[in-house]
Amino acid sequence: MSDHTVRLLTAADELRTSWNLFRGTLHVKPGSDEEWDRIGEALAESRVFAAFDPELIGTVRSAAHEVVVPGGARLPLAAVTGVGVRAGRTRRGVLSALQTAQLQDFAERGTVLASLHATEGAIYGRYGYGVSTLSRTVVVDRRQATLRPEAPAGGEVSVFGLEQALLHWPDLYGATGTRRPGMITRPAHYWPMNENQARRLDGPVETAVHRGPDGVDGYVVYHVERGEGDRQKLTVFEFHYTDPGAFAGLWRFLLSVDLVDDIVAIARPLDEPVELLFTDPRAAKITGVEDETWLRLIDVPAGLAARTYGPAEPVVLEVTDRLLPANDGRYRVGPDGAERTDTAPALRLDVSALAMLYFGAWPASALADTGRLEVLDDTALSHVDTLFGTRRSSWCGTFF
Ligand SMILES: CC(=O)SCCNC(=O)CCNC(=O)[C@H](O)C(C)(C)COP(=O)(O)OP(=O)(O)OC[C@H]1O[C@@H](n2cnc3c(N)ncnc32)[C@H](O)[C@@H]1OP(=O)(O)O
Repeated sequence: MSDHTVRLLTAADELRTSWNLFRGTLHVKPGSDEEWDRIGEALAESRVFAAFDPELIGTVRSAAHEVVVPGGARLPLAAVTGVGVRAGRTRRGVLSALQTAQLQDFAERGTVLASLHATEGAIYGRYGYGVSTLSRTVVVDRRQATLRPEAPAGGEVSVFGLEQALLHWPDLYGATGTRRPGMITRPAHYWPMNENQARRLDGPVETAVHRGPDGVDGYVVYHVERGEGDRQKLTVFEFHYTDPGAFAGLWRFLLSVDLVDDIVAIARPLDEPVELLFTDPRAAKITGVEDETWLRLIDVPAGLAARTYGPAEPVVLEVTDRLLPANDGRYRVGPDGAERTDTAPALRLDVSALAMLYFGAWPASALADTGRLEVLDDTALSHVDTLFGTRRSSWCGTFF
Protein backbone atom coordinates (compact mmCIF):
# COMPACT_ATOMS: atom_id res chain seq x y z
CA MET A 1 0.00 0.00 0.00
CA SER A 2 1.06 3.58 -0.53
CA ASP A 3 0.36 6.79 1.37
CA HIS A 4 -1.15 8.76 -1.51
CA THR A 5 -4.27 10.92 -1.41
CA VAL A 6 -6.81 11.35 -4.19
CA ARG A 7 -8.76 14.47 -5.11
CA LEU A 8 -10.56 16.19 -7.97
CA LEU A 9 -8.51 18.72 -9.97
CA THR A 10 -9.82 22.09 -11.11
CA ALA A 11 -6.77 24.41 -11.32
CA ALA A 12 -5.44 24.83 -14.86
CA ASP A 13 -1.80 24.18 -13.88
CA GLU A 14 -2.71 20.91 -12.19
CA LEU A 15 -4.88 19.87 -15.14
CA ARG A 16 -1.96 20.47 -17.46
CA THR A 17 0.41 18.53 -15.19
CA SER A 18 -2.03 15.60 -15.10
CA TRP A 19 -2.42 15.70 -18.89
CA ASN A 20 1.34 15.54 -19.34
CA LEU A 21 1.69 12.84 -16.71
CA PHE A 22 -0.81 10.72 -18.64
CA ARG A 23 1.11 11.34 -21.88
CA GLY A 24 4.32 10.30 -20.12
CA THR A 25 2.76 7.00 -19.02
CA LEU A 26 2.07 6.32 -22.73
CA HIS A 27 5.70 7.27 -23.50
CA VAL A 28 4.60 10.39 -25.36
CA LYS A 29 6.39 13.70 -24.85
CA PRO A 30 4.64 16.61 -23.05
CA GLY A 31 2.07 18.51 -25.11
CA SER A 32 3.02 21.84 -26.69
CA ASP A 33 1.59 25.23 -25.63
CA GLU A 34 -0.39 25.23 -28.89
CA GLU A 35 -1.98 21.87 -28.07
CA TRP A 36 -2.73 22.96 -24.53
CA ASP A 37 -4.32 26.21 -25.74
CA ARG A 38 -6.59 24.10 -27.89
CA ILE A 39 -7.71 21.61 -25.24
CA GLY A 40 -7.26 23.39 -21.88
CA GLU A 41 -10.83 24.61 -21.79
CA ALA A 42 -12.23 21.21 -22.77
CA LEU A 43 -10.16 19.55 -20.08
CA ALA A 44 -11.55 21.96 -17.50
CA GLU A 45 -15.01 20.61 -18.38
CA SER A 46 -13.85 17.05 -17.71
CA ARG A 47 -13.81 15.38 -14.28
CA VAL A 48 -10.12 14.82 -13.56
CA PHE A 49 -8.98 12.96 -10.45
CA ALA A 50 -5.36 12.75 -9.39
CA ALA A 51 -3.34 10.96 -6.74
CA PHE A 52 -0.61 12.83 -4.84
CA ASP A 53 2.23 11.58 -2.63
CA PRO A 54 2.65 14.65 -2.31
CA GLU A 55 3.57 15.07 -6.01
CA LEU A 56 1.03 14.25 -8.69
CA ILE A 57 1.66 10.54 -9.41
CA GLY A 58 -1.48 9.29 -11.13
CA THR A 59 -4.62 10.48 -12.85
CA VAL A 60 -7.94 9.46 -14.42
CA ARG A 61 -10.43 11.66 -16.24
CA SER A 62 -13.84 11.45 -17.85
CA ALA A 63 -15.98 13.54 -20.14
CA ALA A 64 -19.76 13.69 -20.41
CA HIS A 65 -21.32 12.14 -23.52
CA GLU A 66 -24.47 10.21 -24.31
CA VAL A 67 -24.56 6.65 -25.62
CA VAL A 68 -27.18 4.89 -27.73
CA VAL A 69 -28.44 1.69 -26.08
CA PRO A 70 -30.24 -1.17 -27.86
CA GLY A 71 -33.69 0.10 -28.82
CA GLY A 72 -32.40 3.63 -29.51
CA ALA A 73 -32.63 5.41 -26.14
CA ARG A 74 -29.69 7.62 -25.16
CA LEU A 75 -28.17 7.44 -21.70
CA PRO A 76 -25.65 9.70 -19.94
CA LEU A 77 -22.19 8.21 -20.44
CA ALA A 78 -18.91 9.04 -18.75
CA ALA A 79 -16.18 8.51 -21.34
CA VAL A 80 -13.16 7.53 -19.28
CA THR A 81 -9.67 8.28 -20.55
CA GLY A 82 -6.39 9.80 -19.42
CA VAL A 83 -5.65 6.89 -17.05
CA GLY A 84 -2.01 6.76 -15.99
CA VAL A 85 0.25 6.20 -13.00
CA ARG A 86 3.81 7.43 -13.15
CA ALA A 87 6.56 4.82 -13.60
CA GLY A 88 8.10 4.07 -10.22
CA ARG A 89 4.73 4.48 -8.47
CA THR A 90 2.85 1.65 -10.16
CA ARG A 91 1.51 -1.56 -8.54
CA ARG A 92 0.90 -0.04 -5.17
CA GLY A 93 -2.81 0.60 -5.48
CA VAL A 94 -2.83 4.10 -7.03
CA LEU A 95 -5.10 3.20 -9.95
CA SER A 96 -7.42 1.28 -7.62
CA ALA A 97 -7.76 4.35 -5.40
CA LEU A 98 -8.43 6.57 -8.45
CA GLN A 99 -10.97 4.14 -9.87
CA THR A 100 -12.79 3.89 -6.56
CA ALA A 101 -13.02 7.68 -6.32
CA GLN A 102 -14.14 7.99 -9.93
CA LEU A 103 -16.83 5.31 -9.69
CA GLN A 104 -18.16 6.88 -6.50
CA ASP A 105 -18.27 10.27 -8.23
CA PHE A 106 -20.16 8.80 -11.21
CA ALA A 107 -22.72 7.21 -8.87
CA GLU A 108 -23.22 10.45 -6.95
CA ARG A 109 -23.68 12.46 -10.15
CA GLY A 110 -26.30 10.14 -11.65
CA THR A 111 -24.15 8.81 -14.50
CA VAL A 112 -25.73 5.59 -15.74
CA LEU A 113 -22.90 4.13 -17.82
CA ALA A 114 -19.14 4.59 -18.14
CA SER A 115 -16.99 3.37 -20.98
CA LEU A 116 -13.33 3.32 -21.99
CA HIS A 117 -10.79 2.11 -24.54
CA ALA A 118 -8.24 -0.02 -22.71
CA THR A 119 -4.51 -0.04 -23.46
CA GLU A 120 -4.28 -3.51 -21.91
CA GLY A 121 -6.92 -6.16 -21.40
CA ALA A 122 -6.00 -7.16 -17.86
CA ILE A 123 -6.60 -3.83 -16.13
CA TYR A 124 -10.29 -2.94 -15.94
CA GLY A 125 -12.30 -6.11 -15.26
CA ARG A 126 -11.52 -5.79 -11.54
CA TYR A 127 -13.33 -2.43 -11.51
CA GLY A 128 -16.51 -3.85 -13.04
CA TYR A 129 -15.80 -3.03 -16.72
CA GLY A 130 -16.44 -5.68 -19.37
CA VAL A 131 -15.75 -5.80 -23.12
CA SER A 132 -18.99 -4.51 -24.58
CA THR A 133 -18.24 -3.66 -28.20
CA LEU A 134 -15.86 -5.41 -30.58
CA SER A 135 -14.31 -4.13 -33.77
CA ARG A 136 -12.20 -5.50 -36.59
CA THR A 137 -9.40 -4.18 -38.75
CA VAL A 138 -9.91 -4.66 -42.48
CA VAL A 139 -7.05 -4.38 -44.97
CA VAL A 140 -8.05 -4.04 -48.61
CA ASP A 141 -5.51 -4.67 -51.37
CA ARG A 142 -6.41 -1.76 -53.59
CA ARG A 143 -5.18 -3.37 -56.81
CA GLN A 144 -6.98 -6.66 -56.13
CA ALA A 145 -10.28 -5.01 -55.13
CA THR A 146 -12.95 -4.29 -57.74
CA LEU A 147 -16.46 -3.33 -56.76
CA ARG A 148 -19.11 -5.78 -57.93
CA PRO A 149 -21.22 -4.25 -60.72
CA GLU A 150 -24.41 -4.42 -58.64
CA ALA A 151 -22.88 -2.47 -55.71
CA PRO A 152 -24.97 0.67 -55.12
CA ALA A 153 -23.87 3.60 -57.29
CA GLY A 154 -24.71 7.26 -57.65
CA GLY A 155 -23.95 10.18 -55.40
CA GLU A 156 -20.94 12.49 -55.41
CA VAL A 157 -17.79 12.74 -53.36
CA SER A 158 -15.94 15.96 -52.43
CA VAL A 159 -12.59 16.02 -50.65
CA PHE A 160 -11.52 18.55 -48.02
CA GLY A 161 -8.15 19.21 -46.42
CA LEU A 162 -7.85 19.43 -42.66
CA GLU A 163 -8.46 23.16 -42.14
CA GLN A 164 -11.73 23.08 -44.02
CA ALA A 165 -12.77 19.69 -42.67
CA LEU A 166 -12.37 20.87 -39.06
CA LEU A 167 -15.28 23.22 -39.67
CA HIS A 168 -17.44 20.38 -40.99
CA TRP A 169 -16.63 17.38 -38.77
CA PRO A 170 -19.20 18.14 -36.03
CA ASP A 171 -22.01 18.48 -38.58
CA LEU A 172 -20.86 15.45 -40.56
CA TYR A 173 -20.83 13.27 -37.47
CA GLY A 174 -24.13 14.78 -36.33
CA ALA A 175 -25.72 13.78 -39.65
CA THR A 176 -24.28 10.27 -39.83
CA GLY A 177 -23.24 9.06 -36.34
CA THR A 178 -25.12 7.44 -33.42
CA ARG A 179 -26.86 4.88 -35.63
CA ARG A 180 -25.86 1.73 -33.79
CA PRO A 181 -26.09 0.73 -30.14
CA GLY A 182 -22.83 1.70 -28.45
CA MET A 183 -22.30 4.86 -30.51
CA ILE A 184 -21.81 8.08 -28.57
CA THR A 185 -22.56 11.75 -29.06
CA ARG A 186 -19.61 14.07 -29.64
CA PRO A 187 -20.22 17.28 -27.66
CA ALA A 188 -18.22 20.49 -28.26
CA HIS A 189 -15.55 19.45 -25.74
CA TYR A 190 -14.67 16.37 -27.84
CA TRP A 191 -13.50 18.17 -30.98
CA PRO A 192 -10.36 20.01 -29.75
CA MET A 193 -8.90 16.66 -28.57
CA ASN A 194 -9.76 15.19 -31.95
CA GLU A 195 -8.08 18.10 -33.72
CA ASN A 196 -4.90 17.62 -31.68
CA GLN A 197 -4.76 13.97 -32.75
CA ALA A 198 -5.23 14.88 -36.41
CA ARG A 199 -2.55 17.58 -36.28
CA ARG A 200 -0.06 15.17 -34.74
CA LEU A 201 -0.06 13.07 -37.92
CA ASP A 202 2.77 13.58 -40.33
CA GLY A 203 1.24 14.41 -43.70
CA PRO A 204 -2.16 15.49 -44.97
CA VAL A 205 -5.39 14.34 -43.34
CA GLU A 206 -8.17 14.22 -45.93
CA THR A 207 -11.94 14.09 -45.50
CA ALA A 208 -14.10 12.70 -48.31
CA VAL A 209 -17.80 13.54 -48.05
CA HIS A 210 -20.49 11.59 -49.93
CA ARG A 211 -23.71 13.27 -51.03
CA GLY A 212 -26.67 11.18 -52.07
CA PRO A 213 -30.11 12.26 -53.32
CA ASP A 214 -30.99 13.71 -49.87
CA GLY A 215 -27.69 15.46 -49.14
CA VAL A 216 -24.72 14.37 -47.03
CA ASP A 217 -25.03 10.69 -46.16
CA GLY A 218 -21.48 9.63 -45.30
CA TYR A 219 -17.85 10.61 -44.88
CA VAL A 220 -14.39 9.15 -44.38
CA VAL A 221 -11.29 10.67 -42.80
CA TYR A 222 -8.01 9.21 -43.99
CA HIS A 223 -4.28 9.64 -44.12
CA VAL A 224 -1.63 8.10 -46.42
CA GLU A 225 1.86 7.04 -45.28
CA ARG A 226 4.54 4.52 -46.16
CA GLY A 227 3.71 1.18 -44.52
CA GLU A 228 5.52 -2.13 -44.14
CA GLY A 229 7.72 -3.28 -47.05
CA ASP A 230 7.46 0.17 -48.64
CA ARG A 231 3.80 -0.34 -49.44
CA GLN A 232 1.78 2.85 -49.46
CA LYS A 233 -0.89 2.60 -46.78
CA LEU A 234 -4.09 4.61 -46.65
CA THR A 235 -5.50 4.46 -43.12
CA VAL A 236 -9.20 5.16 -42.67
CA PHE A 237 -9.79 6.63 -39.19
CA GLU A 238 -13.42 7.60 -39.56
CA PHE A 239 -16.09 6.07 -41.79
CA HIS A 240 -19.69 6.92 -40.99
CA TYR A 241 -22.70 6.70 -43.28
CA THR A 242 -26.44 6.49 -43.17
CA ASP A 243 -27.14 4.20 -46.11
CA PRO A 244 -25.66 1.53 -48.40
CA GLY A 245 -25.20 4.04 -51.25
CA ALA A 246 -22.75 6.06 -49.19
CA PHE A 247 -20.99 2.92 -47.90
CA ALA A 248 -20.37 1.63 -51.44
CA GLY A 249 -19.74 5.13 -52.84
CA LEU A 250 -17.05 5.91 -50.29
CA TRP A 251 -15.33 2.55 -50.86
CA ARG A 252 -15.46 3.25 -54.61
CA PHE A 253 -13.78 6.58 -53.87
CA LEU A 254 -11.11 5.04 -51.59
CA LEU A 255 -10.20 2.51 -54.31
CA SER A 256 -9.70 5.42 -56.71
CA VAL A 257 -7.02 7.19 -54.64
CA ASP A 258 -3.76 6.93 -56.56
CA LEU A 259 -0.40 5.75 -55.21
CA VAL A 260 -1.95 3.52 -52.58
CA ASP A 261 -1.32 -0.22 -52.15
CA ASP A 262 -3.32 -1.05 -49.02
CA ILE A 263 -6.40 0.55 -47.50
CA VAL A 264 -6.47 -0.11 -43.77
CA ALA A 265 -9.85 0.51 -42.17
CA ILE A 266 -9.32 0.40 -38.43
CA ALA A 267 -11.86 -0.41 -35.71
CA ARG A 268 -14.80 -1.26 -37.99
CA PRO A 269 -18.07 -2.90 -36.86
CA LEU A 270 -17.92 -6.71 -36.92
CA ASP A 271 -20.92 -7.04 -39.25
CA GLU A 272 -19.93 -4.35 -41.77
CA PRO A 273 -19.89 -6.31 -45.05
CA VAL A 274 -16.86 -4.74 -46.75
CA GLU A 275 -15.73 -8.00 -48.37
CA LEU A 276 -19.15 -8.46 -50.00
CA LEU A 277 -18.62 -5.32 -52.06
CA PHE A 278 -15.78 -6.86 -54.07
CA THR A 279 -15.75 -9.30 -56.99
CA ASP A 280 -12.97 -11.09 -55.08
CA PRO A 281 -13.91 -11.06 -51.38
CA ARG A 282 -10.32 -12.04 -50.52
CA ALA A 283 -9.24 -8.55 -51.55
CA ALA A 284 -10.34 -7.66 -48.01
CA LYS A 285 -8.41 -9.33 -45.21
CA ILE A 286 -9.51 -9.22 -41.60
CA THR A 287 -6.23 -8.68 -39.80
CA GLY A 288 -7.58 -8.32 -36.29
CA VAL A 289 -10.62 -8.42 -34.05
CA GLU A 290 -10.24 -6.13 -31.07
CA ASP A 291 -12.02 -5.30 -27.83
CA GLU A 292 -13.19 -1.85 -28.85
CA THR A 293 -14.82 -0.44 -25.70
CA TRP A 294 -15.25 -1.61 -22.13
CA LEU A 295 -18.50 -0.75 -20.39
CA ARG A 296 -19.23 -0.18 -16.70
CA LEU A 297 -22.86 -0.08 -15.53
CA ILE A 298 -22.86 2.56 -12.79
CA ASP A 299 -26.62 2.41 -12.24
CA VAL A 300 -27.71 -1.14 -13.08
CA PRO A 301 -31.48 -0.63 -12.62
CA ALA A 302 -31.49 2.46 -14.85
CA GLY A 303 -29.22 0.84 -17.44
CA LEU A 304 -31.29 -2.33 -17.68
CA ALA A 305 -34.58 -0.40 -17.80
CA ALA A 306 -33.41 1.85 -20.66
CA ARG A 307 -32.69 -0.77 -23.31
CA THR A 308 -35.14 -2.99 -25.16
CA TYR A 309 -35.05 -6.80 -25.25
CA GLY A 310 -35.73 -9.50 -27.81
CA PRO A 311 -38.73 -11.85 -27.81
CA ALA A 312 -38.02 -14.58 -25.21
CA GLU A 313 -39.16 -15.82 -21.82
CA PRO A 314 -38.31 -13.37 -19.00
CA VAL A 315 -35.25 -14.32 -16.94
CA VAL A 316 -34.15 -13.32 -13.44
CA LEU A 317 -30.48 -12.30 -13.14
CA GLU A 318 -28.71 -11.90 -9.82
CA VAL A 319 -26.05 -9.22 -10.11
CA THR A 320 -23.17 -8.56 -7.72
CA ASP A 321 -21.10 -5.40 -7.66
CA ARG A 322 -18.14 -5.25 -5.27
CA LEU A 323 -17.43 -1.53 -5.76
CA LEU A 324 -20.98 -0.16 -6.10
CA PRO A 325 -23.08 -2.48 -3.87
CA ALA A 326 -26.24 -0.42 -4.48
CA ASN A 327 -26.39 -2.41 -7.74
CA ASP A 328 -26.49 -5.78 -5.95
CA GLY A 329 -29.78 -7.57 -6.43
CA ARG A 330 -32.10 -9.56 -8.65
CA TYR A 331 -33.49 -8.19 -11.90
CA ARG A 332 -36.30 -9.61 -13.97
CA VAL A 333 -35.51 -8.97 -17.64
CA GLY A 334 -38.08 -9.64 -20.33
CA PRO A 335 -39.46 -8.25 -23.61
CA ASP A 336 -41.58 -5.84 -21.56
CA GLY A 337 -38.56 -4.35 -19.74
CA ALA A 338 -36.41 -4.86 -16.66
CA GLU A 339 -37.00 -4.24 -12.96
CA ARG A 340 -35.89 -5.37 -9.54
CA THR A 341 -37.53 -8.52 -8.19
CA ASP A 342 -37.37 -10.93 -5.23
CA THR A 343 -37.90 -14.00 -7.44
CA ALA A 344 -35.25 -16.74 -7.42
CA PRO A 345 -32.57 -16.12 -10.07
CA ALA A 346 -31.80 -18.29 -13.11
CA LEU A 347 -28.32 -16.83 -13.58
CA ARG A 348 -25.79 -15.18 -11.26
CA LEU A 349 -23.18 -12.80 -12.60
CA ASP A 350 -20.82 -10.02 -11.68
CA VAL A 351 -21.44 -6.50 -13.01
CA SER A 352 -18.50 -6.85 -15.47
CA ALA A 353 -20.19 -9.90 -17.07
CA LEU A 354 -23.43 -7.92 -17.27
CA ALA A 355 -21.50 -5.26 -19.21
CA MET A 356 -20.45 -7.95 -21.69
CA LEU A 357 -24.11 -8.85 -22.25
CA TYR A 358 -25.48 -5.32 -22.26
CA PHE A 359 -24.76 -4.35 -25.88
CA GLY A 360 -25.06 -7.94 -27.11
CA ALA A 361 -21.31 -8.32 -27.69
CA TRP A 362 -21.28 -11.79 -26.16
CA PRO A 363 -24.04 -14.38 -25.81
CA ALA A 364 -24.78 -15.51 -22.25
CA SER A 365 -23.92 -19.05 -23.34
CA ALA A 366 -20.34 -17.96 -24.11
CA LEU A 367 -20.06 -16.36 -20.67
CA ALA A 368 -21.43 -19.54 -19.08
CA ASP A 369 -19.02 -21.77 -21.03
CA THR A 370 -16.08 -19.76 -19.70
CA GLY A 371 -17.29 -19.60 -16.11
CA ARG A 372 -18.12 -15.91 -16.22
CA LEU A 373 -21.66 -16.48 -15.07
CA GLU A 374 -23.28 -19.12 -12.89
CA VAL A 375 -26.19 -21.02 -14.41
CA LEU A 376 -28.90 -22.06 -11.95
CA ASP A 377 -31.49 -22.86 -14.63
CA ASP A 378 -30.18 -24.25 -17.94
CA THR A 379 -33.23 -23.18 -19.92
CA ALA A 380 -32.48 -19.52 -19.16
CA LEU A 381 -29.33 -19.30 -21.29
CA SER A 382 -31.01 -19.38 -24.68
CA HIS A 383 -33.62 -16.87 -23.45
CA VAL A 384 -30.89 -14.46 -22.33
CA ASP A 385 -29.15 -14.86 -25.70
CA THR A 386 -32.36 -13.73 -27.41
CA LEU A 387 -33.25 -11.04 -24.87
CA PHE A 388 -29.86 -9.28 -25.05
CA GLY A 389 -29.01 -9.96 -28.71
CA THR A 390 -28.98 -7.02 -31.15
CA ARG A 391 -29.86 -7.06 -34.83
CA ARG A 392 -26.72 -5.11 -35.80
CA SER A 393 -23.39 -5.40 -34.05
CA SER A 394 -23.00 -2.78 -31.37
CA TRP A 395 -20.08 -0.47 -32.03
CA CYS A 396 -18.75 2.77 -30.64
CA GLY A 397 -16.78 4.19 -33.58
CA THR A 398 -15.36 7.08 -31.58
CA PHE A 399 -11.91 7.06 -30.05
CA PHE A 400 -11.64 9.04 -26.82
C1 LIG B 1 -8.83 4.36 -20.43
C2 LIG B 1 -7.36 4.64 -20.57
O1 LIG B 1 -6.92 5.72 -20.41
S1 LIG B 1 -6.35 3.34 -20.91
C3 LIG B 1 -4.72 3.90 -20.46
C4 LIG B 1 -4.18 3.10 -19.30
N1 LIG B 1 -2.83 3.62 -19.02
C5 LIG B 1 -1.71 3.01 -19.41
O2 LIG B 1 -1.71 1.93 -19.99
C6 LIG B 1 -0.42 3.75 -19.10
C7 LIG B 1 0.67 2.84 -18.53
N2 LIG B 1 0.24 2.14 -17.32
C8 LIG B 1 -0.04 2.77 -16.14
O3 LIG B 1 -0.03 3.99 -16.06
C9 LIG B 1 -0.35 1.91 -14.93
O4 LIG B 1 0.37 0.71 -15.01
C10 LIG B 1 -1.85 1.57 -14.78
C11 LIG B 1 -2.67 2.86 -14.74
C12 LIG B 1 -2.34 0.71 -15.94
C13 LIG B 1 -2.05 0.78 -13.48
O5 LIG B 1 -1.77 1.61 -12.39
P1 LIG B 1 -1.31 1.00 -10.97
O6 LIG B 1 -1.33 2.10 -10.00
O7 LIG B 1 -0.06 0.22 -11.16
O8 LIG B 1 -2.48 -0.02 -10.66
P2 LIG B 1 -2.79 -0.63 -9.22
O9 LIG B 1 -1.50 -0.73 -8.44
O10 LIG B 1 -3.89 0.12 -8.59
O11 LIG B 1 -3.23 -2.07 -9.65
C14 LIG B 1 -4.43 -2.63 -9.26
C15 LIG B 1 -4.44 -4.05 -9.73
O12 LIG B 1 -4.37 -4.11 -11.16
C16 LIG B 1 -3.25 -4.88 -11.57
N3 LIG B 1 -2.73 -4.23 -12.77
C17 LIG B 1 -2.51 -2.91 -12.92
N4 LIG B 1 -2.03 -2.67 -14.15
C18 LIG B 1 -1.97 -3.85 -14.78
C19 LIG B 1 -1.55 -4.22 -16.08
N5 LIG B 1 -1.09 -3.33 -16.95
N6 LIG B 1 -1.62 -5.53 -16.39
C20 LIG B 1 -2.07 -6.44 -15.49
N7 LIG B 1 -2.48 -6.13 -14.25
C21 LIG B 1 -2.42 -4.84 -13.90
C22 LIG B 1 -2.30 -4.83 -10.42
O13 LIG B 1 -1.41 -5.90 -10.42
C23 LIG B 1 -3.24 -4.86 -9.24
O14 LIG B 1 -3.70 -6.20 -9.04
P3 LIG B 1 -4.21 -6.71 -7.60
O15 LIG B 1 -5.38 -5.84 -7.24
O16 LIG B 1 -4.58 -8.12 -7.86
O17 LIG B 1 -3.04 -6.50 -6.70
